[in-house]
Formats: sequence, C-alpha cells, structure tokens
Amino acid sequence: MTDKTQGAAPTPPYRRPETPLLDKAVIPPQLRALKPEQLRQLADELRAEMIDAVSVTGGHLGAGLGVVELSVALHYVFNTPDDKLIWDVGHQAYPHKILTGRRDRMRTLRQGGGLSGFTRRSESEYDPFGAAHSSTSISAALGFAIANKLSGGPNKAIAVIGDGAMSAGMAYEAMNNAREAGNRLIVVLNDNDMSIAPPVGALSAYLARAYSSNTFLEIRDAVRQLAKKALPEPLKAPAKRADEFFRTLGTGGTLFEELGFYYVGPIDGHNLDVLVPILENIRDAAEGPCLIHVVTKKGKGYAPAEAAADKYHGVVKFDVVTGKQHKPAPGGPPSYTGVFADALVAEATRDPRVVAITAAMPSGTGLDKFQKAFPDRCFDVGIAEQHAVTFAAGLAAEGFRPWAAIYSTFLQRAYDQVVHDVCIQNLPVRFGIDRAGLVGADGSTHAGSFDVTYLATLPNMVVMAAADEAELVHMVHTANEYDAGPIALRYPRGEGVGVPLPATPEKLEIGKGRIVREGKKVAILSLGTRLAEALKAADELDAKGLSTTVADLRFAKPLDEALIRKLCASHEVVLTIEENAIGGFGAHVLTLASDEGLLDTGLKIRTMRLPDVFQEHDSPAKQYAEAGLDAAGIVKTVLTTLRHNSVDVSEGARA
Ligand SMILES: Cc1ncc(C[n+]2csc(CCOP(=O)(O)OP(=O)(O)O)c2C)c(N)n1
Ligand SMILES: CC(=O)[C@@H](O)[C@H](O)COP(=O)(O)O
Ligand SMILES: [Mg+2]
Repeated sequence: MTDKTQGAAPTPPYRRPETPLLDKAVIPPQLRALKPEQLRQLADELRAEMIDAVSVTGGHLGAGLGVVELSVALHYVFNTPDDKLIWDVGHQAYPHKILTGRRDRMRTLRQGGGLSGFTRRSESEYDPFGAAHSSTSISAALGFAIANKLSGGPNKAIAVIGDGAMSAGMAYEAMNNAREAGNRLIVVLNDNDMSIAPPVGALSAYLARAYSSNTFLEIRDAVRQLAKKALPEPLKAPAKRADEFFRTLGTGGTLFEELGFYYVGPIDGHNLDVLVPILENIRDAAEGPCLIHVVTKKGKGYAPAEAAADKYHGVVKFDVVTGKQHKPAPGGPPSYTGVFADALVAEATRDPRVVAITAAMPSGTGLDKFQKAFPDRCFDVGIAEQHAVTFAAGLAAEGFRPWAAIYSTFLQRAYDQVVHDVCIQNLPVRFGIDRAGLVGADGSTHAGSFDVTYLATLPNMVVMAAADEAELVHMVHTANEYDAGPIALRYPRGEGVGVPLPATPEKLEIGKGRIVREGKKVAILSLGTRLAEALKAADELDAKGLSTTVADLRFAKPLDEALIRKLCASHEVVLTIEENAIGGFGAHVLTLASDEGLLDTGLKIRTMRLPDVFQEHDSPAKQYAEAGLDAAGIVKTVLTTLRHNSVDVSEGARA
C-alpha cells in the first residue's frame, strides 16, 4: 500500500496566531467599540491566543475554551467593570482575563509572582469577586445587586455559574433569596454537561431535557412565533401563556421560574448572533432576576480538548499542534493519590463494608480507580461536600465503612457536618484528605493548610499524617480497621519520596509515633511529609556538632505522649514541624508540655508551621522554602534557638 504521507507537505511549524482585532480590544471599552459583525473574528482570535498561552503555562483549559463567545458577549453587552461580572470557580476566566487588560501577563499564569489561575479582586477591577471554590457566584452577585439597589446605582450583577457548580447547595441558598435583587441580578447558567467528570445527579438530567426533545422544541417554536404575531386581543394573553408554558416546560426553566427567576433558554452559548441580542434584551427589559441557560461545549474549538474524556479540564504544558501534554516520564515515585486509591481498592477487595464517596473529584482523589473496581460502592455526589460528609455518617451508622475522599481545602466547606453529624455522634467515618499542605499552582484558595487545626481540636477525632507513601499504605489499612470513631489521614499533592511500598499493610497502633533517627541534643518531632526535610536538617546539624533525633509522630491526635515526654526529658531543644497552620500538631505538643510542666526544666520548644498568611501560588518547593519549612529553615531555627555561634543572633540578623 502506498504511504499516503509520501509527498504530503510537512506540517508547518506552529506559529503564534495573528490577532488584529484582539490587539485592538485590550480592555472592554475598546471591545465595545468594535462592530457586532467583528465579534465572531474576535472570539476566534481570543480562543487561539488562549490555547497558545496555556500551552506554555499549563492550567485550566477546557472550561475557558467553552466560554470564549460568552466572555466576548458579556463584556460587549454589559458595562464592565461597573456592571459586576462574577465567574463561579473562576477556572474558566482566562478569556475574561485576556479581554480585561491582562493578555500581556497570561504567560505568567499560576507561577510565582504571576497571574492567579482564578479571579482575584487584587488582580483587576474587572474581578469584583475572588473565586476558586465553587458555587459562590450567585451569593456574591446578589450582594453586589442589593448593594447597588440600596445605593440607587444603575449597575447589574452577573453571575456565570456552571452546571457542575449548580449542584452545590449554596447556589440554591442564593437563588432562594434572589427575588430581592429585582432586575439587577442576572445568572448565566453555563451548561456544558460536564463537571470535572461527567455531571451527576437529578439536576444534570433535568437540564439535559432542555435540549433533547426535538418535538418539544418544534412545538415551542411554533407557539413562540404565534405569540409574536399581531393577534386579536382575546388571543394575545393565551398565546403568551402558551409561550411561557413551553418556554419553561421541562426545559429546566420550571425549577428556576419557581425560584423567582425569569428563565431564558436553552440557547447556543457559542452563537454570538443569539447571545448578544438576548443579553441586550435582558439588560434593558427584564423586570426581575433573570437566569439565562446557555449550552456550551467544554473544550470547544480545540480538537484535542474536545476529544478528551476530561475535555482538558486541567492540563500541563502541551504541544499546540498535537495536543500532547508534557507529562513527567513514567517510572518515578507514585503519586500519593495513586497510592491511596490502590490501598483503598485493596481494602475494599477484602472488606465488603468499604464504600467510597467523592464530591465531584473522582480523578483528583483517585476514586475513579475505586469506581471501576466497585461501581456499586462508589458515590460521586457532585460538588456537595456537606452532603458527602453527612451521607457518609449515615452509612457508618448502618455498619458500613465509608471513606469520604475530599481535598483538605474542600473539606472546609463541610466542617459543621464533621462536627455535628460525625464527631458528636462518634460515627466511624474515614476521611481521606488529599492535597494536604501547600499545593503550588492553585495557590492560597486550594492550600490544605488548616485540616490538622480544624480536625485535631475535635473530641473523638483521630488525625494521622503520612510521612511517605509507605506510611500512607499503613494508614489506609489502620483507618479502615478502626471502628471506634471518626479517623482522618492526610497526604499531600504530588509524588512520594520513592520508598518501597509494603506488600502487606501494617495496622499501626493508634497514637503511637516512631523514632527514625537517634540523637542526643536536638529532637525534631515531625508530622507528615516534612520528615524528609527533617532528616536532611539532622545531617547538617550533626555536622555542626548538634546531635539530632528525628521522630515521625504519625498522629496529631491522639499524641504519642510517652514518646514526647521521653524526648523532652532527654534533649535540650525540641522542635515540631508540620505542613499546617498554627493551632495544629505543634500547638497540641506545646499544650501537653505546658500541662505537664515539661517547660519548667528550661526545655526549649519551638513549633514550625505554615506562616499566618495566605501564601500565593508558586512551586510547592518554593512555597515551603518561603514558609521556612525546608531543611535550611529547620537548621536556622535550631541554631537561632541555641544562639549557636555559627549563627549571628544579633537583633538585626534575626529578621
Ligand atoms: C467546593 C469545591 N469543590 C470542588 C471543586 C473542584 N472543582 C473545580 S471546577 C469543578 C467542576 C465545575 O464544573 P462546572 O461548574 O460545570 O464548570 P465547567 O468546568 O464545566 O466549566 C470542580 C468540581 C471546587 N473548585 N470547589
Ligand atoms: C478548579 C479546581 O478547583 C480544580 O480543578 C482543582 O484545581 C484541581 O486541583 P488538582 O490539580 O490538585 O487536582
Ligand atoms: Mg460544566
């Protein structure tokens, strides 16, 4: 067979696209100066520019590709920044950022000192509200709308919320109050029939009906035409009612109409000839809060994204021509997420009581592996962390062994459910807490900085932190076998340290730590994966004649009190370190020491923890160095504490 590629012209090398209109539309007032017929070209240029930028930075791609036309239409029709445009989650806001004066910084995205990957008030007047955790946009927009109403201003508030984000209760709490805002509140439901994974639950089925029945749409259009005709008076009202009836029947409208919204949709969210006039009508004529249901495609306009199962929701750097992402070569240490998932599947294979719950993050938590192995025992509840926790409590109450696998930062959303439904009732829910500690590019909104603080303070709760991937395997087994009450284990984003994984998991003794390295003068009590840096620091301290013990305490609650007492009694300096903010492991050790008078002997204790600031996005290594939680920071803390002659401890140097 002849080789079809013979003689075919070689693929031309990729070149950054020409963007003549986008060059003119640096900020929305300039965009609004364009002619309507130029908007389609502007959108095409915007999409090409975004693909080019994200190919060199990585980040969230699919969602932004789906709202290119919507971003153009919203900034064209509304008087931003006076009209407040609020993006839910904000991961889809790259086109918005390019259109609002940040195009020149797009290639700094999610890097130290660079643009945030989400909307940020501090970044632009066009970002009236920060986001990243989902389903907050309608509440925020309602706040802006009512503020405008009270101050008599003319401005509108527009919330753009995805179908995934619409599965969270907070969105309904806000819509339940929307009537107050009158016509100042506009909600754009961006329905691309995707969350990170395919959407789940009754709502997505409800919305899907909107654009599924052709018959329905044909009848509806006929009635709509009729309603528009100049009908004799007695027929006008019934025709209008018929139009209203069809406009909302099963199209997702009824739900929103009942909540007090004027529902418009579903409309094609990629067709500017439809979007612009409808948005203009709503801007000028709506009498009350309005919800526009736009149907879009996640990954639109970029074939590799459209073809991908996840629509390129989150990508690393990639080749624009082929779409091939530059992922790390295989063969390195496994990810903590992967180790957790494999360990949980192993537990579930042995134990039919094991069930797993994710809040719309099957791939992020690794539960997609569990879902494949045990489809009937895995539940994706949508973006509904509060429901996930109490749902798990119900399962535990009936004798199952439920695992709620939720990122540290997203578990914050379900804190009262942890306290009220799990801990007070002492129900044996297992919490697999991924993304504990600093997470890098997603920055402050996604850092898992507080879970040791907010969990270890709770009676009945057990809190473990894996020091490496082998420890994680032991902890999954330990937690699964623990039925005496709630238990949480935390582990970071990213890869392990490369230790061999145990063939058989060990059931750890609850509340017992381990000495990893014996020393005499300094004792470092480590919780979690700072252990590797602690061991490096110990080598450096030994070289300075400061013999150092390193212990992995494994549990923030209950503490290994005997081990702590022993180390406090036999060392001059005791230092705790954790990937958590103040009020966590170190605070509990200090409380023990003060309760038991361990400080009365002149013992020097220092706690090392995350600083009392929301650290900006950067690489995790740089973030930890900035926090002083690397080997250099540990060494410096010890030397300063000992006023060691190798450290200049004069006032000026201590800064
Ligand atoms: C409270 C919370 N839980 C989970 C996430 C993780 N997350 C980010 S985007 C996303 C899916 C959002 O789906 P949708 O709103 O439909 O937006 P799309 O990506 O489809 O544009 C999820 C689950 C989050 N940001 N916030
Ligand atoms: C936008 C959002 O909240 C998620 O996509 C999140 O960024 C995922 O984080 P990981 O990349 O750590 O899974
Ligand atoms: Mg979606």
